[in-house]
Amino acid sequence: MFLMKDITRDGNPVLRKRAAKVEFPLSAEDRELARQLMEYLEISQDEELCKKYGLRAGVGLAAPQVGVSKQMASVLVPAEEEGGKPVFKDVIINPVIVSESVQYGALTEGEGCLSVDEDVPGYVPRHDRITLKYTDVDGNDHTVRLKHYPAIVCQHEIDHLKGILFYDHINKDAPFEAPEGTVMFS
Ligand SMILES: O=CN(O)C[C@@H](CC1CCCC1)C(=O)N1NCCC[C@H]1C(=O)Nc1ccccn1
Ligand code: NI
Repeated sequence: MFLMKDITRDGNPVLRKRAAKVEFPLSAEDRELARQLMEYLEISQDEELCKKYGLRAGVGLAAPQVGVSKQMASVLVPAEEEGGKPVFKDVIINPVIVSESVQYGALTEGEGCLSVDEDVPGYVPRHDRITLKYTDVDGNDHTVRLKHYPAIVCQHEIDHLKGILFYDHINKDAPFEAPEGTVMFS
């Protein structure tokens, strides 16, 4: 399983590369990578296990963050209510955003990243709604429409596959200004 020591930190060039497309059918190695990327999120979102392994809880983890420059990321957006079905859970492979709202969305508390140890304050404007196409580990194609938080999470992960980090989007001159009409939410 992945531990914090396995997570690449800002400054590692792998975080600034464009990741390579993943070939199907998945190699055993890529299947194991997908499993471990999701396993990290599941363990990190279990309070006891998170503490036991000294993890930072996460809702997404992209392959470049474990040093693998491949277009693969796990996303696990937990249910709003305890014990409910996750809002979105899958390993997205070769993801493409095929359409996006003109309207922006941003988290009121800004964003962080498991690969960025220091806080970087400021709004991270993203598209509030997206249509995402991706392939899952079994080779099935999916087209999903996401909005608000799950859309933010997937855009954060897809950025990692393009060598983009969240703070690249923060307005240096006015970090807490967001474009007109941005939907703010936490
Ligand atoms: O690329 C992927 N990453 O860098 C992990 C990031 C991804 C999210 C950041 C903003 C949108 C996607 C992540 O999850 N975090 N960022 C750093 C510390 C907090 C943590 C987080 O938001 N945790 C969380 C939230 C709700 C429920 C459970 N855990
Ligand atoms: Ni990140």
